[in-house]
Amino acid sequence: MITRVLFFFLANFNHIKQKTLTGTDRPSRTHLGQWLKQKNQVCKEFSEAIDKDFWTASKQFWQTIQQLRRYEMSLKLFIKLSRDNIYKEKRIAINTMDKDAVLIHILKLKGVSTLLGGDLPVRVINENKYISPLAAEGEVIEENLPTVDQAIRTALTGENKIVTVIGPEGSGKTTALEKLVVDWAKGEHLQNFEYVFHFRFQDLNAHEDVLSIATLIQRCHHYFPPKAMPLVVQKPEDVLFVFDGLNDYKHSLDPAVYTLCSDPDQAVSVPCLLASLLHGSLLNEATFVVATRPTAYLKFLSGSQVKVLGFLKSQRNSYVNSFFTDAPAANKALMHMERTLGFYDFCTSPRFCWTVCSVYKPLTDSGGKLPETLSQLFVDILVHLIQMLSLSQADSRELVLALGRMASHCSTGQHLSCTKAQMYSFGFQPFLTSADTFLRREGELESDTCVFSFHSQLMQEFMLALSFFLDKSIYTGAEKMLEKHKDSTKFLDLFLSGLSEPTQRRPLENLLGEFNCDQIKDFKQWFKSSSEEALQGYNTDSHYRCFHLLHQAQSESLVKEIIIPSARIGISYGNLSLQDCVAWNYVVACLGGTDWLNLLTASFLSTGAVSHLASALNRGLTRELDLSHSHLGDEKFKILCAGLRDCKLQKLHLVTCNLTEASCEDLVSALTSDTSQLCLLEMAFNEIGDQGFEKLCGALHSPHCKLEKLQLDTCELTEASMEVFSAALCSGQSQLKEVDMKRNIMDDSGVEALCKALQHPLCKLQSLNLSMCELTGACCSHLSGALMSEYCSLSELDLSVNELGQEGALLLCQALRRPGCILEKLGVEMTRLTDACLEDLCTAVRASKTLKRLELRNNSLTDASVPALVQVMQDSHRMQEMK
Ligand SMILES: Nc1ncnc2c1ncn2[C@@H]1O[C@H](COP(=O)(O)OP(=O)(O)OP(=O)(O)O)[C@@H](O)[C@H]1O
Repeated sequence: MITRVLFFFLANFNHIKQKTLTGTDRPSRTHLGQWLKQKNQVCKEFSEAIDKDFWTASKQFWQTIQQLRRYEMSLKLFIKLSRDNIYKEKRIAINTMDKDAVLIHILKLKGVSTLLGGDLPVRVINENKYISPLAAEGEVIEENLPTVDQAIRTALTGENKIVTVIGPEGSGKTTALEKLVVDWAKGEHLQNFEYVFHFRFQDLNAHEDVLSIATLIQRCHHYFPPKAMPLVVQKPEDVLFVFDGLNDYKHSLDPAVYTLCSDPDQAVSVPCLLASLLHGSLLNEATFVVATRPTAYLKFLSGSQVKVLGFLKSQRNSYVNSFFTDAPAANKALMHMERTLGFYDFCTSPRFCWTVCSVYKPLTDSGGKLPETLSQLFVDILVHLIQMLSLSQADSRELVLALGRMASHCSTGQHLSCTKAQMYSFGFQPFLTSADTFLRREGELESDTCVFSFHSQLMQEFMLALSFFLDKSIYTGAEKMLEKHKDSTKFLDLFLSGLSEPTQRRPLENLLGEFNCDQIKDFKQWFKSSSEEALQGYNTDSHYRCFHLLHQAQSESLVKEIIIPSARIGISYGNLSLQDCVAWNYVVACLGGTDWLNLLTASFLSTGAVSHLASALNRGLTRELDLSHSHLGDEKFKILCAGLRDCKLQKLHLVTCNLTEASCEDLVSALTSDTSQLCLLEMAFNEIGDQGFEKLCGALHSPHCKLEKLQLDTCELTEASMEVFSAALCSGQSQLKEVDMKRNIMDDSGVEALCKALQHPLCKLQSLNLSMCELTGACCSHLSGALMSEYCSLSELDLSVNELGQEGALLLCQALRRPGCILEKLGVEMTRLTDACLEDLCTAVRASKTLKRLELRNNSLTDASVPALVQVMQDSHRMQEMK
């Protein structure tokens, strides 16, 4: 015992010695030498006493201890004096703040890391786990976003004296602000400021007395020497105030509420001090960084704003990789997270990423199954938290119900936090000491002013959903509950749907006891009737919501029960967000595919949405896909093609999809895959050009390519690619029957090349549209030759809006008269025909054995030609239409 006590003191001595040698509190070498000598003497005396006899030793021991204590105290005093000297020296020498002290102050561990609350910002910074979230200034631009740190620093170099950092819960504001101060204290950034003071609005709420700015600074930054205060006041332009958590502030920021002060020595209330600082009456030249969630206070803050976007995919990538030390495990976790959750906005929250990784880690280590949906994730989280408390089943259920009442209170009254008294009224009293496991706490647990809130809106909604199934007395029915919380919840119905399925709720039932079966039945009835109504209608948002609920439930049988044949699914599913795509993909996969998928009105499909679409096509039975006007672009089209290579698609509409030559290669690989069934391809209004088209022609040589109809309206084609096209048509493999090439600058030479194919025995082309292709009468001799060929299978030809003229018309008439010509439909609208060609035209129509439709509008034919044309129509039993 005696020896243990002695060791304790010796250890303490060593600790002090260590501090004096390495810390900032460094005494002089002489003093340290004296102290060591005295310590050795004490130890010697002590061991001698022990050697004599125990009782003397005991007496000697106490003397020794007293001596040791005296030395210790004197040493501590010395350290304090020497520290004050250092401050003084520093002040005199460089007139600046002690940055080491700032570092110690900011990096002091406050609070604990929890699964829902996140890893402590200090730990994130200390352990080099900081990954800078992205930010946006003004409008969000997708590329080259600055990091939050860069954005704040840039904003601080401008004229603005206030930079407001705005971001949702858990987006990394606190961590970014602490990093800002740490970087400054380490001398890395913002060295134009001599003084940086970090405050939390939450702490500022607690000051109820009147005080001057100097006293406030001193109170919150004990290390700041009072004598340096005049410098802060004299040169406010050297001062940066960092205020965190404006949304936690309990007072007004409205300048009209206060008599703003300008005298730094004047003692006023803290709210008045803060309003005076932020409205520029006090320390007018000082600079401020204020962080907040979106709040009504923002209207009182001038200056520039930095919007925290959080972690986008690449930051999540880095985060997960730094969380998991093992690269394959990190990769697995990341892929899973992106597939199952990456499409939700809240994944940009670093706090959410921490929670997800903390759930994934033990599961990946133990080879467990990772949660597939948001509901499953929250079931896993809650199971983990409850297990940590080792409560009985009854107590666990009580705890969850208390949290459910709290969630209901916060949601209905839009309360952000609850007082201790309120928590008691929810039945939380027995679980108060476990509050930190589930909730965010402000204030000491023992204090009556302590308040509690949920770490995230998601957890709040999950608890609300869970309590619905546990206690029938809380809500009479799902519909009423959803109605009651409709303005304050986003995921409530999703969680209800997830929890209503037996496999998903089982882990919770094992801990909390069975869910109330009446409540489950009630929810299912509501889901069935509301989705039946939604799916009969045309409101696509209601369709998507229904798919989301089905996705959360993860039950194939439920999908088949809800999506009955009369459901109008597939109606113009445009503007699909990534989430919608995932849910839709799930439903399609469960149904085994639908016959057609129309995304006609889609104006924007994100990359992720396209990859989900590709995988849906790949696994499904969809026969027709319309992505027209989706401005897809080559990059996303490449992703889509992965799904096109092995699918049942027969018709693909890609009008105005911003595709270029680059997409044609991918398209070729889809068209030539041995399972390809694509027979219609619409590519109108894409700048694929000759080079792209030549690549596409390569597919026509493949025996796997089933293409029969090709639409190339306005695709920037010229005569340059027509030889290659012609060769493809004659290859014997091409199944092409209809080609629309209108509005391409083909010229007569292009038609000449095409005509070689038209008279080839292996060419199967039956319909050709060459309107608006800048043709003249010169191409008609080739066309006429082709039409008269015994191998020509063309039955429809549109040459409208070309300068064919008299000469061209006569050549075409020659062909029509020949018995071998099988043309049924001829379009020569606006081709400069005159009355002079009337006689030949009428003869040709009469002689033709096949012609049924003739388009003559907008030519220079006068009234004089009308009787002859009417007569032709009357004489011919084949002619069906002449315009
Ligand atoms: N840059 C970062 N790098 C790594 N982890 C981070 C980062 N930022 C935040 N985190 C993690 O997310 C948690 C929450 O972050 P933080 O408290 O900074 O968010 P916040 O925006 O201030 O949230 P709130 O609005 O709820 O106060 C941190 O505790 C930490 O675990």
